[in-house]
Amino acid sequence: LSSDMLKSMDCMKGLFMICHYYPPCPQPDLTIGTNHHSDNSFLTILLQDQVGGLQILHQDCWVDVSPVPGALVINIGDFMQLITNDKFISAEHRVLSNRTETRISVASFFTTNLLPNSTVYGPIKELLSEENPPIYRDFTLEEYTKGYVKKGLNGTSHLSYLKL
Ligand SMILES: O=C(O)CCC(=O)C(=O)O
Ligand SMILES: [Fe+2]
Repeated sequence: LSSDMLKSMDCMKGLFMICHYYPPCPQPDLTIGTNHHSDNSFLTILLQDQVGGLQILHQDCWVDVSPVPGALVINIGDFMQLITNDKFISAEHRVLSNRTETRISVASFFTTNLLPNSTVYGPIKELLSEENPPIYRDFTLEEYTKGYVKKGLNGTSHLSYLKL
């Protein structure tokens, strides 16, 4: 691929941030901080405080992403998975509630044009071959964004709707 391929596709053109405030919960086992999901961004950069609670799904097990002072967490998002035809897989994650401590995190989502429009995306053609046929069909940004919002954070991937 040419070195400016992702830039020319506007993959990092849009940025939005979500600041999370998780109050303590006396019965953390009865609830969840953020439900199981993968981000619909291209790439997410996450700053978390020292409380912990972020977990990533690895080989069907939830694994703690323990806070490292000064470190940022980089998550691959669904959009990267789609355009690379599963060469890079988006990270499934969730956040547990904490019994006694307040947790704060800041997630920066790098994405395409923020306004859902009619631009068509799909697996990058140069990555496809007979051995590596497309897994996903082409889609518009509007379709992509609407599909994600409609599904909600319920642990299922909206990528399955775009599978061929
Ligand atoms: O609070 C966190 O550490 C993660 C939040 C998150 O997954 C998200 O905003 O997509
Ligand atoms: Fe997330």
